[in-house]
Amino acid sequence: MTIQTDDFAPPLPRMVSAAPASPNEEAIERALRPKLLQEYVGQAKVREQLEIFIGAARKRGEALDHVLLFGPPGLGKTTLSHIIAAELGVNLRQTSGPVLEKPKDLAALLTNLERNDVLFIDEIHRLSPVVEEILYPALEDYQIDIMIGEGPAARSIKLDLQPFTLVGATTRAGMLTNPLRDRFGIVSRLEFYTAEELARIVTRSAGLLNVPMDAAGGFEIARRSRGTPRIANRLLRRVRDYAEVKGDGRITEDIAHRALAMLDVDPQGFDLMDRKLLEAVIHRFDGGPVGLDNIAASIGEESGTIEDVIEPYLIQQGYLQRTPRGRIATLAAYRHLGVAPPTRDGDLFGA
Ligand SMILES: Nc1ncnc2c1ncn2[C@@H]1O[C@H](COP(=O)(O)OP(=O)(O)OP(=O)(O)O)[C@@H](O)[C@H]1O
Ligand SMILES: [Mg+2]
Repeated sequence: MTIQTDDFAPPLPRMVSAAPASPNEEAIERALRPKLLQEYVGQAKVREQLEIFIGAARKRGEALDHVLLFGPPGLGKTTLSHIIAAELGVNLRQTSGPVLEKPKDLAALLTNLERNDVLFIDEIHRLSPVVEEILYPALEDYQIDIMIGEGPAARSIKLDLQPFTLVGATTRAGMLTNPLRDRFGIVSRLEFYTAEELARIVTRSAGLLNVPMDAAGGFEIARRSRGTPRIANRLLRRVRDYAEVKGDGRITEDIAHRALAMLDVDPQGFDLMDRKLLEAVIHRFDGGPVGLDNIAASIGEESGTIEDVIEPYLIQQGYLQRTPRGRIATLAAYRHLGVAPPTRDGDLFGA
């Protein structure tokens, strides 16, 4: 076999970072993306809702209501937007908040939409205010106002658009302006996946990639994937490399275990940044409560990244608590790091 140089590139800083690592990885992701709702694993509630709303829109021959998808990176927002278009049987036009610099960029996209098409705007929280302004009447009345000419001769004309569906994706629903958020009829929050769901995803991906893998091997990868399909698929590929070099190519529990240990992915799926954060809260801030900005300064990471990427999983798993006074490390966090929790009277874990 040939070993591509990037296959054994240093896995750090974030082997389990939830963002796509390279254009190469994005291409692989596209190949692994489920195409229909039926193949989309997990997110039962979101799937059920969409099934009904899409079915109804199709039956009436109308555009689906605008959809906002939010949740941490790698949970399947882009995947779902493609599925929505496919299930509706319409075209998907794709863009993102930071790419749309001027109102005319968005106007050009909108006026090119065909009846009931899907317009997918990724990172919709990063739309500039002037572009967002154009979007409001488009979403509400399928109309846009454009300015023609300049100075005193400038006038605005209204253009009619085809009915369409906006699918917006964001990791930061809190950063959307209220008027924008209010214009979405369907708001879906994606949740972290269970190990069982991730095991199904890994098994499906192994099949597509022709990687021999037994159930226990798949489960071992799933369990350590931080609740995130993107990470599960990435770890699968790294474990495959390990199996080909150190074993007979088959992914077993033992191979997965050894490969993931080598990659520094711990049994909870936490990586260096997760551990760094927990260590900072425990050792430098006495377990908290500590404010986000202090944590950020302490571990050298942006507070936005902590809030959107690192913290949600730690909170969901019960290692960190968010309180009005700041973040607090839980007993589980102390245990995980092998540190004795404080026992003073009146303390969080006292008595
Ligand atoms: N429910 C799912 N079932 C199977 N595979 C999934 C599912 N969700 C995501 N995936 C896989 O995980 C990868 C990442 O998903 P996707 O790109 O849709 O995440 P995202 O939420 O858009 O992330 P980002 O916030 O970084 O844009 C996809 O390539 C896809 O193969
Ligand atoms: Mg995406």
